[in-house]
Amino acid sequence: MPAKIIDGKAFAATVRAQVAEHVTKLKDAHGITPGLAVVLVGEDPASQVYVRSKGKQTVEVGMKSVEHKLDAETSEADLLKVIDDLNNDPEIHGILVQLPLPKHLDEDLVINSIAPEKDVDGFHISNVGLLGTGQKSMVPCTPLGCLMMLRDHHGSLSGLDAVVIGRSNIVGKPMAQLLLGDSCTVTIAHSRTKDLADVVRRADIVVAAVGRPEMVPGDWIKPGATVIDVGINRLDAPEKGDGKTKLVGDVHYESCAAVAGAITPVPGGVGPMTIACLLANTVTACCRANGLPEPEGLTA
Ligand SMILES: NC(=O)C1=CN([C@@H]2O[C@H](COP(=O)(O)OP(=O)(O)OC[C@H]3O[C@@H](n4cnc5c(N)ncnc54)[C@H](OP(=O)(O)O)[C@@H]3O)[C@@H](O)[C@H]2O)C=CC1
Ligand SMILES: Nc1nc(=O)c2c([nH]1)NC[C@@H]1CN(c3ccc(C(=O)N[C@@H](CCC(=O)O)C(=O)O)cc3)C=[N+]21
Repeated sequence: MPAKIIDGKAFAATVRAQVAEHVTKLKDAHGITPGLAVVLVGEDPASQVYVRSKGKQTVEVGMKSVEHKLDAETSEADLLKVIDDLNNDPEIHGILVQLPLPKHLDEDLVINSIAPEKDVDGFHISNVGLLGTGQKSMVPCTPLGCLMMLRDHHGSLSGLDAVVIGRSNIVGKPMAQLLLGDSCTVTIAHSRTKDLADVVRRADIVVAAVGRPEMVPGDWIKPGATVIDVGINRLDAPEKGDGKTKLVGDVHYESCAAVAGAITPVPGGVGPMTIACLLANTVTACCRANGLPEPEGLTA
């Protein structure tokens, strides 16, 4: 039987609808509008597209959207000043600094200068520590979106074997923490893993977050397993015309879909869920800042 396609685009729309409903409540009952600030340093065209679509969706769910575009040569001190102002701005409940930053800026220092309760990316060391110890935190958007789709598909994840390929701080590690939190038996694989194929073949759940186009072939997938493809790789697509490109994930979609029980496509899988979870985290942060009940089902 061919795999069920997990429609991240449709799922993200339902998450955004829940967010919009909660925003309306906050406005009507309390006169509060959640605000999200996105800080972009430099002119990376891919990042600009992503920032634009975040801004548009933020406004669509009724929230305030602020964008700070700083030039690529911005000094660390100037960037920290922008973040400090946002930390102290009562109308801003969520702050996202688009990564990667230009080389002359210390990413850890910059991220850790964001007020943890406004850190809607969940990258601040306080949030990382809270997640690791199972306490209430801001949960990184991409892993949170993956978790929502997995829970929706499986119901309970308890006891399932999960393999996360990739150990980055922004995807692989927090993904593994969330799966562990849902009582999966978790393996984290990376570039030094011996016999990755064998490791992946044991998994009921495979999350690929590698950054290598179509690296995971179908014959690594246990029949019926769930495959979550985090990868976003833009490749040249001369077959579509001169200078055209296409997006592919980190798994080889056709061969994996032939054996998997369920699979997320690229585009239209994890990506849209990431943005929806960013909006969800912003509403959650706003509720926490105001001592109000949080929306249900939008956090881990
Ligand atoms: N859909 C979305 O919303 C998002 C998508 N992404 C995409 O997800 C992918 C991963 O992103 P990110 O985590 O930031 O990437 P990083 O480059 O930070 O991490 C990649 C990880 O993959 C591991 N790796 C590299 N090569 C291999 C290999 N041959 N075999 C096994 N493991 C390998 C690396 O191992 P080691 O640590 O040993 O070097 C590393 O842990 C990218 O395609 C990115 O574009 C990222 C964020 C959000
Ligand atoms: N501080 C920070 N937080 C992030 O969460 C963050 C970041 N920096 N830097 C870059 C990565 C990447 N990322 C994506 C989110 C959505 C899509 C997305 O919506 N993708 C669409 C396709 C979009 C297209 O066509 O280009 C899809 O997969 O369907 C992609 C990539 C978040 N990131």
